[in-house]
Amino acid sequence: MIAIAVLGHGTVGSGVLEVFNKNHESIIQKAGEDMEIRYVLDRRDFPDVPYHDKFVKDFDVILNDPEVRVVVEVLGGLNPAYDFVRRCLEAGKNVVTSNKELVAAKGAELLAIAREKNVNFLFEASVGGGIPILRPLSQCLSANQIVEIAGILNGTTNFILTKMFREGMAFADALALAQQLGYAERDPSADVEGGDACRKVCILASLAYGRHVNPEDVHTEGITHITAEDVRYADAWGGVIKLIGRVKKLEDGRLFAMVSPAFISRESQLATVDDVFNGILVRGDALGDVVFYGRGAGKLPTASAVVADVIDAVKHLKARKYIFWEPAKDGYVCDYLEVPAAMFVRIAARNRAEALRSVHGLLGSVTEVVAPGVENEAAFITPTLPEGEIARALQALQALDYTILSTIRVLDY
Ligand SMILES: NC(=O)C1=CN([C@@H]2O[C@H](COP(=O)(O)OP(=O)(O)OC[C@H]3O[C@@H](n4cnc5c(N)ncnc54)[C@H](OP(=O)(O)O)[C@@H]3O)[C@@H](O)[C@H]2O)C=CC1
Ligand SMILES: N[C@@H](CC=O)C(=O)O
Repeated sequence: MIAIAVLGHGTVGSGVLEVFNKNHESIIQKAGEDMEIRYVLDRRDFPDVPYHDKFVKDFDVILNDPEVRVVVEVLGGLNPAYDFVRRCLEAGKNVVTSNKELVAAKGAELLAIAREKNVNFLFEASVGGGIPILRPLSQCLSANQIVEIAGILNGTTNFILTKMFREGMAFADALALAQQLGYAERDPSADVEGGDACRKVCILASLAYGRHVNPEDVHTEGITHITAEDVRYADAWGGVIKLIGRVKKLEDGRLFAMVSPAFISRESQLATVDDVFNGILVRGDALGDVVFYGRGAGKLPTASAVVADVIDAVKHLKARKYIFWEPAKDGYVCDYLEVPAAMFVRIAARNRAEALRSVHGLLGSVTEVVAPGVENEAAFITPTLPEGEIARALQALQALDYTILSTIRVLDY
């Protein structure tokens, strides 16, 4: 009998218990071993659940039980999750986690401990919720050089954008609904300011290219400044606005990585990814493009990925699954200002023709975008130029007394 402990009984933890109990027969059949969830650690009591007798408050009870071979960490946050996970791995226990903050910050170190102790450290649910993405990336696509990864990686912001711009819901109401549905992080600014998608980009980049990428090195913008006018312009241009996380290997071996809102053409495979769904495009040199699509957050979808990792860990108790990446290195992620981009720009302007003449003088030939009913401003898409050049031209425009109302990247996926 393999004993399992679950740290955290919130949205994901309670989902893990639900899926494990509901599908117990088929789960043990697939794992090839009998398994039980012996402990659930949480600071609260849950007297009404049928497994109320499994709750403990003292982590050492779990750490000191030699029959606990797999520990599921679904507490969230860095502390005490990092301390608990490190001590479990050092004690020779396998660990499964959905905690992207932990993996993005400490992945290289925890994978090194797992390798040294010959145990599994698995984190499929940390990217894309219930979507299988990390296992396909490290196994099914392993014959490819990964050219690029780009996608909608945060369910909460995609849900908010969909509710706001399809149903006219206010930002705060859409966020409150996402929180109620269990999609948002404990601190939802991580969702709306792009930090959660950034952590996922870091995990994808680390796994795809074999070296740890720190969130601090990835330029990150969220969705809080996106307005209804921006969406009207996107619509007039022929597209939608999505929060896109991306990473690409450059010819000189460095990486380019970024999280930002972007105009995406209606023809793009990512344009129709709505609500809590995520869509992740992986471009391999042999395969070409493959897109992974599904529910990116929520109790049962996330639990589905966590429990699958538990099964995988139990199947690989003797021969651990080989996942590893090198520690981070200074200068590995390039400055985003070096990289070419096309930018949608709105400026306040009473005289549109005059404003566009100034813009042409600074940026060359731009494409004007007109949104029906939006007045006293000019909007255009810049040519594809290094972002630093665009930024300097926009500064020069401000020096001519034009106010920049918004800048949104235009991407072609
Ligand atoms: N929700 C989702 O859709 C997804 C979440 N994730 C990740 O999974 C992890 C868990 O998320 P989620 O389930 O939503 O979070 P919740 O906040 O719903 O659950 C966390 C649970 O752990 C408890 N807890 C936290 N710290 C401690 C502690 N030190 N000691 C004892 N109990 C503790 C919390 O108690 P209390 O509430 O009293 O603080 C809560 O019951 C996070 O890393 C999240 O980013 C990943 C993919 C999807
Ligand atoms: N808050 C996250 C949860 C899943 O990772 C999201 O909304 O995507």
